[in-house]
Amino acid sequence: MPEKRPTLRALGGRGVTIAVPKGRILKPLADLLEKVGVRREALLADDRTLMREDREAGVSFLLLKPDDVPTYVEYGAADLGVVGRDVLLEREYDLYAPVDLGIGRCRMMVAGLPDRPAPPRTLRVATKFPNIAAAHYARRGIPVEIIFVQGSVELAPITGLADVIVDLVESGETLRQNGLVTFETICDVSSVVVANRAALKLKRDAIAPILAALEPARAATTDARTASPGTRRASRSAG
Ligand SMILES: Nc1ncnc2c1ncn2[C@@H]1O[C@H](COP(=O)(O)OP(=O)(O)OP(=O)(O)O)[C@@H](O)[C@H]1O
Ligand SMILES: O=P(O)(O)OC[C@H]1O[C@H](OP(=O)(O)OP(=O)(O)O)[C@H](O)[C@@H]1O
Repeated sequence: MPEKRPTLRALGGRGVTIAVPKGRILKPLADLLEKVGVRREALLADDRTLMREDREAGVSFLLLKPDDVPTYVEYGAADLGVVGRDVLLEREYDLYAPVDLGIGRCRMMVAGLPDRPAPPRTLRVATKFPNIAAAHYARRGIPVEIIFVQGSVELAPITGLADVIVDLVESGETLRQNGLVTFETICDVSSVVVANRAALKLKRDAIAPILAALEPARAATTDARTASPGTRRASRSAG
């Protein structure tokens, strides 16, 4: 007999707007939300609509650039959001972050060319995360020049733009294929649910059951990952 899962509507999740990132997190998020009764197609529709909904579940989704998710939630344009910890660490937001979803797992790391001697000047660090990188080197008491880049960060040490990079590493494959190695881990990253503080109070009856439903779904996802040999291999090669 097929497993019967409670829908968010049955749990009380009505009229809740959730800001979600439209990149690599969307599919794992759809897998996770399916466990709490949200139709996958509601999130993964093959079209260019940016606002989608699952009427039965009583939730609508705003598809956003990852960096914009906390902004929509902080200002109340969305009640909840899903965002990587990297985004929350890079800028300050007034948000409540009650649930770690355990998806989008990767690490913020320092990487560069192997066996490169220390430069005879201030260390240059290229990154999409200038605040995280600056805070890391400030904690270590190392003066650095931060060079902001938007992507393809791995090119910076190869071309001489910078000595090292601070970037996200998941499998380590991008580093490996570009001849770079990791030097240190700054922090672990995963995607969390963030909530608008006012909505949490005013829409408590609708939001609390969603957060409660996501907790066990998250735990199931984490267990599945732990059981996967592929996942273990991937994380070892990142070091
Ligand atoms: N290689 C990765 N493996 C796992 N998670 C990652 C990886 N890179 C990024 N993430 C996580 O996924 C989130 C979204 O990343 P994604 O690559 O979809 O967007 P982006 O490249 O940051 O933004 P943009 O849409 O502007 O390209 C990041 O904020 C981070 O938490
Ligand atoms: O360890 P891996 O599994 O190889 O993943 C790491 C890569 O993923 C991210 O880049 P993304 O794919 O988002 O491209 P970007 O250069 O546009 O940021 C990150 O910036 C690394 O380049």
